[in-house]
Amino acid sequence: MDHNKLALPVGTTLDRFIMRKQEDFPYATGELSQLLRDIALAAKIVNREINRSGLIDIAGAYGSQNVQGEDQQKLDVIANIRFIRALRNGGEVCTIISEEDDEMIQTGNNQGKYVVAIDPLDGSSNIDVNVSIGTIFSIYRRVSPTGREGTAADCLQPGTHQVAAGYVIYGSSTMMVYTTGNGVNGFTYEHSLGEFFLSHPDIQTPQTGNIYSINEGSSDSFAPGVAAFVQHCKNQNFSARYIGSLVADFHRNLLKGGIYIYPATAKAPNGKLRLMYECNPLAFIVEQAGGKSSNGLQRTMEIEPKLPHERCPVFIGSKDLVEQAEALIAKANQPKAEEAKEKMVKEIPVKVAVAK
Ligand SMILES: O=P(O)(O)OC[C@H]1O[C@](O)(COP(=O)(O)O)[C@@H](O)[C@@H]1O
Repeated sequence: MDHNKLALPVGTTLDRFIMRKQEDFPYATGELSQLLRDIALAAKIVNREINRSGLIDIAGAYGSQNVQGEDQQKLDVIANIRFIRALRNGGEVCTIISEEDDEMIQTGNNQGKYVVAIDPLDGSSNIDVNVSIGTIFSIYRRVSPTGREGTAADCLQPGTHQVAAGYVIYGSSTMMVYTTGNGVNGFTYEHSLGEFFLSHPDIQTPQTGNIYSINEGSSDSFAPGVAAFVQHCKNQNFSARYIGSLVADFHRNLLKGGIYIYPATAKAPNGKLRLMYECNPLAFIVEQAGGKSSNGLQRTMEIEPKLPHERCPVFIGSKDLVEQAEALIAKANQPKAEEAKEKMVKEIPVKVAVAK
């Protein structure tokens, strides 16, 4: 046990950590730091609501559907309101993309330099059954000049342009894990003091692992490469672990080593997870921790987004495992590529040279 680390947490609150990190950037204005604090504050409020949801009738369905056609839970709506309010009141954010809102949300802070994409409460199917759930956020600097509303171009930037990303897991303990591109750090919430304390400094995910997380209920419609990788995991006696809350499955695999996969399936032809506020932020985290994320063919963070709520397949976690999955997908796609080439060759009109 590294007592120094333990000793540090009492002294190293999230606020102090953010301040210290800001000193690394001489020209920093403090707006990103304040934005991270605003998110942490909203997370504390949402954490309180989640903890007492069974007592104050905020469990269960809200009675409407979000743009994804999913039934909104009351806590989905409450979390959405809490985070949007915190981001709006902070003043640093001009525009928000939220899983719970069809359109981009203009905050009225036209001087705000930042855009946030957020999944206020991830793992909706687990809210009422006391299984870990989470919040996922991604922060970009706007590309349009300040002084007016944020634009689609400000919101639809590739993951490589993120300036910060993170998640909060509401589980056996509540943690906030985030990166600003200089490593990944985790903070555990101390309820009695109302503070997040550094508990997991400089998280590094193992290069490989023996945990695979995928909903095998859809295995009938897995593409051959995905099916081959799942079989490979079984042949290796890997442990299957699937909570059904992305943040919880991702967090476990980040710390222990493993891979989370949500592939294209018959039910979800482009995968289920959303690029802007689920895949990109976790891809930034996992890459900063030494892991990898792709859609099976392309690095997640290099995908050019076209729509705020677009979905994409995701293979994320320990580097070796993601690369093994990509290799099996490429191998499975090989025949098709060959066939395509042969077909192309066949279609090239052959000019027969007529001897004069
Ligand atoms: O039930 P399925 O199809 O396996 O999907 C589970 C996945 O969907 C999600 O619940 C999607 O997130 P939301 O709950 O935010 O819509 C993930 O947390 C989880 O990994």
